[in-house]
Amino acid sequence: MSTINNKEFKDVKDDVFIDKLEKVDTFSDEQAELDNIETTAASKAAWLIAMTVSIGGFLFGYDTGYISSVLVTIGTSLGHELSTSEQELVTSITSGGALVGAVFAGLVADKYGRKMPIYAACVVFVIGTLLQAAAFHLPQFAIGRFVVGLGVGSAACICPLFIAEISPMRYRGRMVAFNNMSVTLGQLIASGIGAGFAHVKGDGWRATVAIGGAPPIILAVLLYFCPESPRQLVAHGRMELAEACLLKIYPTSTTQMRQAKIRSIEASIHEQTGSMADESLWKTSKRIFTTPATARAVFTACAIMAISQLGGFNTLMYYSATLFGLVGFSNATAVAIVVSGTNFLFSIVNLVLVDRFGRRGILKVTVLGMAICMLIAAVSFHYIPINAKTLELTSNVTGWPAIMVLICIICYVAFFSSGVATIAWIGTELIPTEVRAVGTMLNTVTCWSTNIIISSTFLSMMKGLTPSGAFGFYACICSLGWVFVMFCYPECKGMPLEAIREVFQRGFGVRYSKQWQKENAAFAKANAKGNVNFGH
Ligand SMILES: O[C@H]1[C@H](O)[C@@H](O)[C@H](O)[C@@H](O)[C@@H]1O
Repeated sequence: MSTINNKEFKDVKDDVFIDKLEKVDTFSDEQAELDNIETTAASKAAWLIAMTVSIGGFLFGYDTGYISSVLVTIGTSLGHELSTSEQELVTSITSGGALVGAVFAGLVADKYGRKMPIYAACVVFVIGTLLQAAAFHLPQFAIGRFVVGLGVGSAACICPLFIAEISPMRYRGRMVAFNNMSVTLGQLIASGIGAGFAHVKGDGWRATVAIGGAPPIILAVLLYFCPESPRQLVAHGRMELAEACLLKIYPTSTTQMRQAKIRSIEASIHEQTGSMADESLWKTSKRIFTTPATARAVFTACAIMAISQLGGFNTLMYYSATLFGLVGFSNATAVAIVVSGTNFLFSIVNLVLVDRFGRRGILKVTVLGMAICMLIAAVSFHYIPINAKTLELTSNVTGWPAIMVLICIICYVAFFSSGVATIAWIGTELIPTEVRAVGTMLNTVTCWSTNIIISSTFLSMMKGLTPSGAFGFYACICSLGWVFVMFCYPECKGMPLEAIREVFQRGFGVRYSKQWQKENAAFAKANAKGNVNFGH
């Protein structure tokens, strides 16, 4: 494979940026040299590490996925029938725990490395699972849900970040997408197992919960054999280990290439900070908000995350059975599995396409698709005879509008899952190394806080604004999201992590990234063709 074609951008006509561009040309040429390693074959080990870490993603999906079915089957196991507000409590307390878990993970990941918060997540997953499965009272069950949430947040924050850091750049999108596919697989399996136990009265739900205790043990054992992120090792001055790790990921690379990569990582860290490992949280946070380019990068990642959550997907995930019951489908739980099934299938579509068509290219089509689907669903709801105050059908004749709502929801989920669902997590690649852990923490905090807003307001919005109003609202959010993508989201497929910082040095870098992609088209094409290579 050829090396990066780094032709200078002399033909760029924009006078305003010409000065800065010249500086970047120099950087890019050096960068190309330093990143020669990326042109060598990547190893099976890189995929094995990504797959191991993705068990964390699976747990995120499983533990957020089984609650809806457990709520239906739990009956009086906790001493009494759960009231609506108690049900809301045990559902949303996990998102609250996830918020706390993400903050903890983001805070310790620079000092203690990426593996430590994953180990911590494994421990809390097991404790939380045991607390829930053995609960005979509401408080113990709720605490178990919260504790499991700590693990969900930690895994949601660190797994994509760790994977992005160990992946060769040509596979980065796909590897992070693999993690998100594991989330959706966890949700699908949870709803499948939950539906299986739906007719088992009594304590069947305990089995659904307890099954979630096995994967964290497997993850902890396998993680022991994975190296720490090379970027983290360099930041802590452990160069020999960093080189050994790079050799594992790029087995055909030369010593020179590995040394160059280490220099590139080092330069990227030291360009901004003295030593990332010793920097205080306050300094890191200040750096994010006072360095305009870094602030833009973190803002872009968080904005896409907010769009992914505020666009309304999880209302379908958590309330689809209620919703399908409302529009008149008799077997609503079975129809609801269609949502998690579609979500899983299209997360695979994203995995296949994300490094080929790029993040921006995919977002442009799919976020628009989401907006259109929500709009048509909003109009269709208008023709369904629903009493908005009680959220009940006023007549049994629903006909085509109900079918239309179902079709729109399936298409919406397909657009969501093949686009923004995964790309929101790939957003970690936009954040520069020296603030990546804290930046990714902010991204994950954005995820869970917007998640709580959406999941706790859905039913009241349906009542207050009518179903048409609620879905119209999501259509507006998706439309705004699309405008944001068009003007602010740069294309970073195939760029070395250390080079992405250059993008945000010129506004949101949309034009610059387009130019970069054009100039490096041959290289990018070779990358896209570099299909999963298990041969080394
Ligand atoms: O299905 C999940 C969804 O429940 C999460 O909120 C989202 O962050 C994930 O990307 C998606 O795969």
